[in-house]
Amino acid sequence: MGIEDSLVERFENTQIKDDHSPPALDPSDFCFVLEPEFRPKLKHNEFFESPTEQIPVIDLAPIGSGDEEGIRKVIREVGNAAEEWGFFQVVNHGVPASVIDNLEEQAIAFFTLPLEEKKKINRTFEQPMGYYNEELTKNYRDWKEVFDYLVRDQCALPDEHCTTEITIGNQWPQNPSSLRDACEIYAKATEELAFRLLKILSQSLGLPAEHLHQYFEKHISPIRLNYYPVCPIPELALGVSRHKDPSAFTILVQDEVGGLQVRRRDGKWIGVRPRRDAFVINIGAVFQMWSNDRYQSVEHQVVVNENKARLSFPFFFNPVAATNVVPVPELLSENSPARYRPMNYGYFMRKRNDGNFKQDGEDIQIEHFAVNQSS
Ligand SMILES: O=C(O)CCC(=O)C(=O)O
Ligand SMILES: [Fe+2]
Repeated sequence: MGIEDSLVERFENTQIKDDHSPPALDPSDFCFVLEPEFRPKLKHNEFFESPTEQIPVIDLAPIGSGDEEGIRKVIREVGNAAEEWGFFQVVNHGVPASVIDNLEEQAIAFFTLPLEEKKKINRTFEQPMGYYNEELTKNYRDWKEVFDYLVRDQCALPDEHCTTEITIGNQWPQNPSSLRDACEIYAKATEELAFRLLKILSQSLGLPAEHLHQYFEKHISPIRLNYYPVCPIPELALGVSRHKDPSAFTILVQDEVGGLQVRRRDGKWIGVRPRRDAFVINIGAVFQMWSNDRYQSVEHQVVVNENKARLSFPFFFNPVAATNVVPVPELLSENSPARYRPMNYGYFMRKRNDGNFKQDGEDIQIEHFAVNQSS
């Protein structure tokens, strides 16, 4: 039996026969099926045990305690993890567990609604916040549903042609009526964590704590609620294909199911073991440029499974659209010249967002701005 027949058969077997609402994701849609080289090698719940095969876990307890030695240790650990892995987990982060639990409850209530109900707030090209079940990553359809909202109610982005600015805002569902509240409380708590981490990351590069704050006064950060339904073809598709985040950095909480995998420097894929008490932090494109490649934005992907739906909530901490991202001059020297040309952040985001919608859209990366690359 060919892959296509097998998909159709598996799809028919997993359909709930008396449910007349269409599924949000349909496995017989072949856009989900990855080329063999991109399919996952490890299952969602496969993890390695040795310390070199796990991303570091950093205890943030000393931050805000006045314990100078403890604070220096945190800064060192964050710097090492950002350099070695581009990924780490943080515990004692200051976000109350009840804030996360409440958002999870509301997210489940939303994502388990019939598709037509969710589509009432469907995301569009002009209105990129809201619900969406057709996102592409690197031209493959992701096995996921998302709900996106802005941390700061509104933001300005370049239009499609990058000639004028447009203002975008949030769309909230009527049902469940408490989702908005849960989202806003979560945004406030995680935004504080984002600014704490920004200070730590700046200090870890030897810069003053608030050196980079100027780029975040009107930051254009969205929070995404990712819902990965059970998938009848988990060895052929991915919840999110391998990619690097276009943020400065990302702060993510995941439930206990597992599925996030990170590519280590040597190319090996490593599963991030879920921890209820931790946020996963990863360096994005902007910090890689600011640090002139000292910190790495690394590839990651999400593996889905046949038994249990999964939730994750990334907060993409993005600078204001007008930011011209360049390697921080204070970090450059004759021996360490700038590796990148200036990149307008709004332009970069616009190009990246276009790729989420369009097959064969241009998937722009910071390498396009590397010195010695033609423009
Ligand atoms: O679900 C996850 O754990 C990761 C999601 C992700 O990488 C993304 O949305 O950019
Ligand atoms: Fe990501």
